[in-house]
Amino acid sequence: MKLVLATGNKGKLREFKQMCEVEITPFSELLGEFDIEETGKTFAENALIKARTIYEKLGDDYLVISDDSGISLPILDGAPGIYSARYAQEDIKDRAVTDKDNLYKLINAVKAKGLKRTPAYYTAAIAIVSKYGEYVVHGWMHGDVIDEARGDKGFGYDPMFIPDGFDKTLGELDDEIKKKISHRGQALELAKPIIKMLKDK
Ligand SMILES: O=c1[nH]c(=O)c2ncn([C@@H]3O[C@H](COP(=O)(O)OP(=O)(O)OP(=O)(O)O)[C@@H](O)[C@H]3O)c2[nH]1
Ligand SMILES: [Mg+2]
Repeated sequence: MKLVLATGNKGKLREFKQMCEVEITPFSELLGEFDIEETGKTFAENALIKARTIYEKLGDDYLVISDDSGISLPILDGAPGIYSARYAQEDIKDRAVTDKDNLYKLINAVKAKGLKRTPAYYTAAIAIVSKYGEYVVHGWMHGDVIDEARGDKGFGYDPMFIPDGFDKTLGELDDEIKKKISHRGQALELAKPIIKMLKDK
């Protein structure tokens, strides 16, 4: 069974390719690019929606995995959470929101609370859908966010996120470090044995 990743996010694709030992194809190579509406109320629901949509189009010969993820700040009652990719969209009417729009909106939200640094965590839900059934696993990464962007590695909110145990942002730290500690890396460690079991069936 061919392994397909149901994401349109280039940063996620790069990280999955770095972390997976088996070949992984983005869905756009097989089906072209299109948006999948994320109507779920949780990371798990949205991950399943994305993986099921692609699996239903490709059929039984494929094993489809997806990632729904985001950053949450306790000081903002868990926002932006599942809305991380769409956080600044309500302020921008005439074009699609970018990672930078979202990053600076969150920096401004931290500043508006009068804070320079505050706890935050990333969540990733990875869904696996195949003819043998559906699975969802989760991973988390805890740390702090700061009131400025530092470094240009990673993607999204990484330039403002300092993982626990480090004194630099994920924008400044090596990809190798993010791979070991990230929400996506943790979830993928749980997903890998399931993927292997399904591929060998
Ligand atoms: O700095 C970051 N480092 C990360 O490691 C990370 N993981 C998630 N995020 C943020 O959360 C949204 C996910 O939303 P999301 O799961 O719907 O993905 P997406 O819409 O970008 O792509 P798709 O997979 O849905 O096609 C992303 O856009 C990012 O803003 C991250 N930001
Ligand atoms: Mg999305």
